[in-house]
Amino acid sequence: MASGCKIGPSILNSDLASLGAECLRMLDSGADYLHLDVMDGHFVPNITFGHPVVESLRKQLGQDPFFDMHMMVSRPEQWVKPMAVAGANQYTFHLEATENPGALIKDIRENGMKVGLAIKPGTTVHWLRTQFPSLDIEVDGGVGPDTIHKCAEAGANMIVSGSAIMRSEDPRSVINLLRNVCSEAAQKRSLDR
Ligand SMILES: O=C(CO)[C@H](O)[C@H](O)COP(=O)(O)O
Repeated sequence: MASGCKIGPSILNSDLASLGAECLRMLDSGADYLHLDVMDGHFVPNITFGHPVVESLRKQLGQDPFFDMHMMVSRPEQWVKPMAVAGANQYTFHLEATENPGALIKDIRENGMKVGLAIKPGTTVHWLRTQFPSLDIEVDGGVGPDTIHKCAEAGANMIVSGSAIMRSEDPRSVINLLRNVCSEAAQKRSLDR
């Protein structure tokens, strides 16, 4: 994903009976990418969709939309190939879920996807930020007009937002607001440097 501030609606918060239409509604409202939460009932106590759903969405939406797969699963290694074949663009796995992140990163790249590293709130972010200052930083969970300033000021440039966008009567204006707050904070940081 190119640099800049990007907004990715979390489609788990959509009307799941109309998933394709909901994705189109988000893309038409200006979403930069789509965030898909994959849960296997082990890493987190919930089950959502897997690679067959991704494959169907890819067929319906075409090649353009960027799918960020948030893999909240206990053995992320096993879904790399199926997700790549299904049309995922980014494979975001949890550091807490693997013993060998290096091998997993290599595998994701070899399967043609971008790598995303996710951490739970209790895991320190310090090491990641100091080692890789140029990486995209994505925040997910509870982000909306009331909380975006904190995320933007902390340096996030990829914003996942579920209910705040999906449940709004005007998703386009929420997406624009989130993006503008992030862009302004990024601009301020670069001027302060
Ligand atoms: O990580 C998630 C669920 O575990 C989601 O991306 C979440 O659905 C985001 O929704 P909201 O913005 O309403 O918190």
